[in-house]
Amino acid sequence: MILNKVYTLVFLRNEQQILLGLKKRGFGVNKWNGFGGKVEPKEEILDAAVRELKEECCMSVRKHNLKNIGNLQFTFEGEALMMDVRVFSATSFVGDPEETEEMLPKWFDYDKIPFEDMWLDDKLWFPYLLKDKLFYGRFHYQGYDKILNYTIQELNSM
Ligand SMILES: Cc1cc(-c2ccco2)c2oc(N)nc2c1
Repeated sequence: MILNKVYTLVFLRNEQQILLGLKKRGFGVNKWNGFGGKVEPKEEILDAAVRELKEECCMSVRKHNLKNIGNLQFTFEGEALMMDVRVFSATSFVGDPEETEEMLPKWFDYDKIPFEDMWLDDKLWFPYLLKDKLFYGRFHYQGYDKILNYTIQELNSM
């Protein structure tokens, strides 16, 4: 029995850089990632994406400026959980990123993305994000540091 749980992941971008956050506690601690988290019951996914971004780095984005660019589904050997991560990017946003209890935000040049301090799957699908291609990926982890198998494909529409 697979327990499907929906998460959001937001990447803010400009021509030169992408905003990542270093997770300071909890799931994925000490890894750089986009901003996001759980979608609350009865919460719309886009509203959750906007909320989590604000909570985690004090940046504001309007729902209609969030583009759903990908879907990543994570399963874990021996566990019933499936993390259904909806990936968004935005190039229009307001504010300056601020450190919170959850995240330390930092702008990275596209050729200096710290993959060695990110989830192992990121280097597999970031090329799609960086080329503005839509993607769907499934990754089966053993623990948090080993990918047993995966599939990834470019999509023509989400
Ligand atoms: C297993 C896993 C989970 C997440 C995640 C949790 C909440 C939002 O994303 C990831 O994010 C990335 N980039 N790789 C990830 C792997």
